[in-house]
Formats: sequence, structure tokens, C-alpha cells
Amino acid sequence: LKRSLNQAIAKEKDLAPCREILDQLEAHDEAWPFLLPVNTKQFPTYKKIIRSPMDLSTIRKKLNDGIYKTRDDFCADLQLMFVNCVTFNEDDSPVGKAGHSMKTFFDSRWAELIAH
Ligand SMILES: Cn1cc(C(=O)NCCN2CCCC2)ccc1=O
Repeated sequence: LKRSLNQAIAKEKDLAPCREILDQLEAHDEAWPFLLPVNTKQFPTYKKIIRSPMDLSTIRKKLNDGIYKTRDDFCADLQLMFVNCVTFNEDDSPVGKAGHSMKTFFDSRWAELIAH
């Protein structure tokens, strides 16, 4: 489907808030568990338990490569990352706590950017 220039501009506008929120997530004090893919040598059971791994560096690459067509595609990968974290980690573990904190932060920023 050929996009008009206006549609291309609209698409760019739609994803601009995604870049902004991703910048803030990467800079967050509790981002350390999510900056890179989980090391499956360090956690050999991870690949068995988590079928679709996701992390902030992968989301950044997908955003840069134009993989996300809408902001909801972007949001779905963030939610996948948080669900993976809850699945693999105890709530009161360091990673589990960081995941809950990051999700709370993401959900509030997303509401601000999208809901205005
Ligand atoms: C999302 N997630 C992350 C981890 C984890 O430990 N990531 C940090 C690994 N180290 C941080 C500095 C060097 C490497 C474990 C389970 C999990 O679900």
C-alpha cells in the first residue's frame, strides 16, 4: 500500500511518544534487568519457561528498524516484557520488584502521553 507523504508524517507522529517513553525507561534506576536480553547461559531454564523473550534493547532496535506500525504494537512488546518478568520471577525478588516498579512507571507515562 503506497503511503502518501501526509500518512508517512502521521505515522512518524504516532511513534514519536514511543521514542520519548523508551528513553525514560532505559534511564530508569530499575531498568537494569531489562536493558539486554536475559542471559540464557546464566538462566538455563529461561528459554523453556519464556517462549517470547523481550527486552528494551530489542524494542529499541524494532522501533529504529520501523517494525512497529502503530504505537499499540510498541506497547504490546513492553507488556510482553513485563508479563515475562512476572512469570519468571518471584514478586519479592530484586528482579520481580524492579519489574513491578518499571511497569507502574511505564503505565503512568503511557497514559500521560496517549490519554493526554
Ligand atoms: C528480566 N530478567 C532479568 C534478569 C537479570 O538478572 N538481568 C540482569 C543481569 N545482569 C545485570 C547486570 C549484568 C547482568 C533475570 C531474570 C529476568 O527475568
